[in-house]
Amino acid sequence: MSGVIEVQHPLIDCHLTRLRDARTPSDEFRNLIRRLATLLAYEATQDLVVEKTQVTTPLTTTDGSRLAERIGLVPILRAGLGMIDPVLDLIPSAEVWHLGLYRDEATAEPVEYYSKLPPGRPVDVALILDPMLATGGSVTAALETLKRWGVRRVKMLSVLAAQEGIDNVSRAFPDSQIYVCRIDPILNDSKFIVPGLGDAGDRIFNTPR
Ligand SMILES: O=P(O)(O)OC[C@H]1O[C@H](OP(=O)(O)OP(=O)(O)O)[C@H](O)[C@@H]1O
Ligand SMILES: O=c1cc[nH]c(=O)[nH]1
Ligand SMILES: [Mg+2]
Repeated sequence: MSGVIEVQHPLIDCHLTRLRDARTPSDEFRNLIRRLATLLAYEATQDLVVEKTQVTTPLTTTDGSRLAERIGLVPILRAGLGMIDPVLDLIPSAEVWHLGLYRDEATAEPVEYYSKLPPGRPVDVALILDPMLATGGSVTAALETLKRWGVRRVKMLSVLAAQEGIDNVSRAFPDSQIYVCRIDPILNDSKFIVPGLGDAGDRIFNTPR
């Protein structure tokens, strides 16, 4: 499947409302990000490949399944760190490969400051984790890095996106799969999502500026 999937769920609507609220404190903000990441990951992992196995219960032996592919979680620092644990809870065998990117405040262009992907042996499926997709510059940089590593299937999991950023990523990577909780209509002059939720990294890590 390729394209943009805006995941529909009443719990997403409720959690997103609290997440947007400027009065929501950091500890609750982090919990909301976790819940939304779980709901996104449930949707984004529907097509993971499993193989048959046998399992012995206390009573008998029966058919079962186990993952048949290597899954990599690729959180974009900092804000993506808030999404790792809930997705790892769902996929305990996943590898975690961090990418350090920040947006230059003047240009809104992504600047890479950490990447340690090993040469060769790419994962089969990469899940990029970042709660915010604004201009799309950061995820485009991440997609380019993962393509150079040789990853064939990449899914982006983002809580909130701007339509402009979605359009930019879809143009640069027509085969991209983007799972979002909500697409907001506007980027302001500082390239922040409106209505949005502010700076996700600062709200997760309680670093007001
Ligand atoms: O789509 P874009 O226009 O590239 O914007 C989205 C990026 O901006 C934010 O990171 P930020 O630069 O604030 O870094 P931080 O997570 O360290 O706060 C966010 O977490 C994304 O990585
Ligand atoms: O609105 C925005 C845009 C980029 N990064 C954020 O954290 N928020
Ligand atoms: Mg930030």
